[in-house]
Amino acid sequence: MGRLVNGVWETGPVAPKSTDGSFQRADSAWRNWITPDGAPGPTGRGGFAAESGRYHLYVSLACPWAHRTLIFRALKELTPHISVDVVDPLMGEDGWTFATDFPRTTGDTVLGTAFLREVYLADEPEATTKVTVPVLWDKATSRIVSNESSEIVRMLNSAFDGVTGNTLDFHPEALRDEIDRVNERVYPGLNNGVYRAGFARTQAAYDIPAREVFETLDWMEDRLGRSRYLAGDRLTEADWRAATTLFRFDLVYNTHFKCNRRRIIDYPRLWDYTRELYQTPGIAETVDFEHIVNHYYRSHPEINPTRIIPIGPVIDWTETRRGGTRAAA
Ligand SMILES: N[C@@H](CCC(=O)N[C@@H](CS)C(=O)NCC(=O)O)C(=O)O
Repeated sequence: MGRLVNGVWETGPVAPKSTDGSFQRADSAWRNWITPDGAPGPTGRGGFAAESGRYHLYVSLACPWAHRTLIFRALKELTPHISVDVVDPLMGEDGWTFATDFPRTTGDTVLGTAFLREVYLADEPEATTKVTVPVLWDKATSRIVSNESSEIVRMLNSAFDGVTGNTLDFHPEALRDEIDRVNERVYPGLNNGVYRAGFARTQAAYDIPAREVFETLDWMEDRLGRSRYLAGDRLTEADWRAATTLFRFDLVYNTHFKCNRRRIIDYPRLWDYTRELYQTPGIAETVDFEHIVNHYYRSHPEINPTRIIPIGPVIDWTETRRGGTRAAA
């Protein structure tokens, strides 16, 4: 827990302090885009052409934002083209580290650093920033391309199609407005809503997001009664952005973040849908419940001072979705 200030690591609480006790997420600072030919994207500078073997993702298997990027890497068959390093699930005084004693951790195989902050410093020695995952790293220029997951998934969705030949499109032109509308509801109400509830420091700061989390889940349950997926009859980015929070909900957010009005398994359609997302080929391999529970319950002493990992609910991820076969993107 901490941040870089002018290149120096300062420790502090995981949730930034605010005067009203509410949790406020910092904006991501690296916003360049990989494009097919290296032309600049919607933000940042150009020079990041899609090439096999050039880019690297630093992720935590616990983190729902980093998880999005792993999902798109799998769906878009980018595994042979974009390498990945996995940090240790415990985020303590040093922030994310490359300790390798936990299963599936890798160390930093590109730069050989011990702490993720050193990756940020390799790009910008005087950086003032939070040190977050995911980080999309360019091995050719030794620069960070992006640390904003919502933009990284858009790059992975299309920039490498010429490299992989995989043209599945999870952000199709015809559905963009609808996808954006769903994202605008699901991001604040669910993805970030659980954090706003969990990291609230006053009852009032908790009450509002906690209610919004369940209003959003109710809204999703209702929507899934009318269309198979959140933005219509095909799987889109909107579903995958929701998925990473849904996968973690009953194990962690329900208890650790006090989002306990209902569980996902209590919502018939949402639970059916969540299992379908989980069972989509390539996805289960990106979900690591050991990293998830170890990270959350052990990294937030303000919320769980004993660091005890609760026994957890029994969840059967294997039953197939009622109502038909899976639709391709
Ligand atoms: N906007 C970022 C948020 C990423 C983020 O907050 N990641 C968390 C892990 S789940 C993190 O690395 N936190 C480190 C910290 O708060 O110091 C994104 O979506 O990429």
